[in-house]
Amino acid sequence: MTNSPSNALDIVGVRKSYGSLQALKGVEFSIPRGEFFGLLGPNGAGKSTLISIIAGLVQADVGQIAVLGHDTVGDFRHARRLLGVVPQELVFDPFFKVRDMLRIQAGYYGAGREVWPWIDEMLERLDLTSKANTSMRALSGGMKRRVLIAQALVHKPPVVILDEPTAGVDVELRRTLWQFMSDLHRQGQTVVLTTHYLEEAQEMCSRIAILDRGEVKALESTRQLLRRHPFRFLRVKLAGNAALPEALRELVASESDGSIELKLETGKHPIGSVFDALRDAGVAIEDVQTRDPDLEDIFVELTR
Ligand SMILES: Nc1ncnc2c1ncn2[C@@H]1O[C@H](COP(=O)(O)OP(=O)(O)OP(=O)(O)O)[C@@H](O)[C@H]1O
Repeated sequence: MTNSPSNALDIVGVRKSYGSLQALKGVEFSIPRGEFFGLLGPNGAGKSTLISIIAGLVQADVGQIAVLGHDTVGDFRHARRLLGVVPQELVFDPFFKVRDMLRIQAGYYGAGREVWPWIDEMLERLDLTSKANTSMRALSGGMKRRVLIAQALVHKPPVVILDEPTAGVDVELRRTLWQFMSDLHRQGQTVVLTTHYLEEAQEMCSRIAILDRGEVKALESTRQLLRRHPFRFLRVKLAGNAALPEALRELVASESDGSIELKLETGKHPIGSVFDALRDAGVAIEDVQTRDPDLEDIFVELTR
């Protein structure tokens, strides 16, 4: 395996089965240093399994992973120190107070008082300063999630992996977390994000891997991914709720609130041909809108 220290992560031929279920079927990709990377996929795609293997919590059956050139098995301690992983599940000791717990966690990485100002800075940025002396069990779910983020970052790791950090959090907290993640990225950290909010991935990530049933289905820049499928959408509202002419029915992508969205393949279905078909059928148009495909459209196309 060629480990490149210029890559934050090198994942080579990783396979993992649970009994007869192949959770990862030979996953392979690299993430250059400094990237904001999105790891997307439907439920059960294998994202958390891959993250657990990167973090050294689960062993791969086959394959290798390196963090900044350090093998996660052969050089586990070094690789682990370079990584901050925010898990999906909220696991913590309920009796510790927030700030104490973060200081103890830093100790596990061999860090001492020198990171205390950083801990206080994170508490401030994650809006937790007023909870610094509260015990974990007395926090709400959203607050616990924020502490978990701080906990993964106490040792200032250059590579940060966040497994669905915004799942089930309210809009305001989601914004705080977006800002926090962008700041980390701006400061040079490599950020790997898994999320089911595709607008979030589209907004934040410069490159994306789409995993589906243990295989990488796409791996490219967000911009390329969005341009990948040459189609557009045309939403039409027909006067008097008229029926769509037969010839256009195969183009229907969705229907809601009395309007119909058609999916038009570039070159094959020019917008003008839709208007012609409607006019020929004597159907008048009340309203019309077009839109480019977003990440959700591409995702559905790739993983359906
Ligand atoms: N410890 C385990 N034992 C048995 N099967 C497992 C175990 N962990 C994961 N799996 C299975 O492996 C597959 C991949 O699961 P994984 O949690 O990695 O997916 P995911 O992409 O993270 O999904 P989600 O988006 O729902 O979190 C699933 O079919 C899951 O049921």
